Amino acid sequence: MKQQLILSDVSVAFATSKGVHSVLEDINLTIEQGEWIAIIGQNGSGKSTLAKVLSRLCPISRGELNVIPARVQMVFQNPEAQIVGETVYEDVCFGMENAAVPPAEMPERARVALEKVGLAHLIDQSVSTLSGGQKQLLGIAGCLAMEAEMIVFDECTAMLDPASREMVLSVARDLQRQGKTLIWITQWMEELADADRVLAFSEGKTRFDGTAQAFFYDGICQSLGFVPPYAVQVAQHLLGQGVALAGRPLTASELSEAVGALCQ
Ligand SMILES: Nc1ncnc2c1ncn2[C@@H]1O[C@H](COP(=O)(O)OP(=O)(O)OP(=O)(O)O)[C@@H](O)[C@H]1O
Repeated sequence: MKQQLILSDVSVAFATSKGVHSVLEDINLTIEQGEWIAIIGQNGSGKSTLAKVLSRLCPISRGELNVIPARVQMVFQNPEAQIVGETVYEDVCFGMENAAVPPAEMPERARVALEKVGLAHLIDQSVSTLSGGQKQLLGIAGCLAMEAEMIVFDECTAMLDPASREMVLSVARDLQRQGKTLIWITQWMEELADADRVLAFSEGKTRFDGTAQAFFYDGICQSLGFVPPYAVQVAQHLLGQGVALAGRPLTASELSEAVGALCQ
């Protein structure tokens, strides 16, 4: 069956000492199987709350959330915060143990999940020996062992160096090729290039829902206070100078192709 996640007029509010604090307001969103959706917003705009709503870790105050069927898992920002096992194997089995997966199934599910993220060779290693990027991959393996169809990544590259970020992104690209649905919350504008669709939030409301190209080249990015990636800035500068660049490049390699095409 095709997976789908539908939010209809979803609002989330928290009771605080100063009264009711509205965090998400009337969010309408349909996510189809296999989509890679990037979610961006300034600090406090409600991204993590939305991530938790999608993963059903946060109750909604109003509206409706339908997940058909319902295998959503989440990877968090801080690699340390989601590691619970002492060894890679123990950690990848943690979710399965909580979900009462038959013990006989666990070794194979753990092995396959670790293989998909490139950590199978470290299966018996202590988690304390893993890098931050490897810990995030282990978090992803835990989601795969739970047979997640949809994975919500809540700024999972925020604490990683560029090489580790690329390692995690590359695994995410593989997962999308295998049909997984990815919800990718990020503050890194460069990471929007991988997404099929960008959702921008501010003050708990959806301000934009469309392609990364439209986000960067139709003036949305700057109007919401974000700075486009360097490749987009250069392309915009060239377009402003009247250079007839083909397409709307998002990455350095797309920009170099577009410039190369001018010289042919
Ligand atoms: N349990 C809660 N009780 C009260 N207020 C909350 C609760 N959880 C979140 N908030 C508030 O909701 C707002 C949005 O928080 P959220 O963590 O979703 O934002 P965010 O966009 O993910 O921010 P950041 O980028 O800093 O992680 C913030 O003002 C936060 O203080």
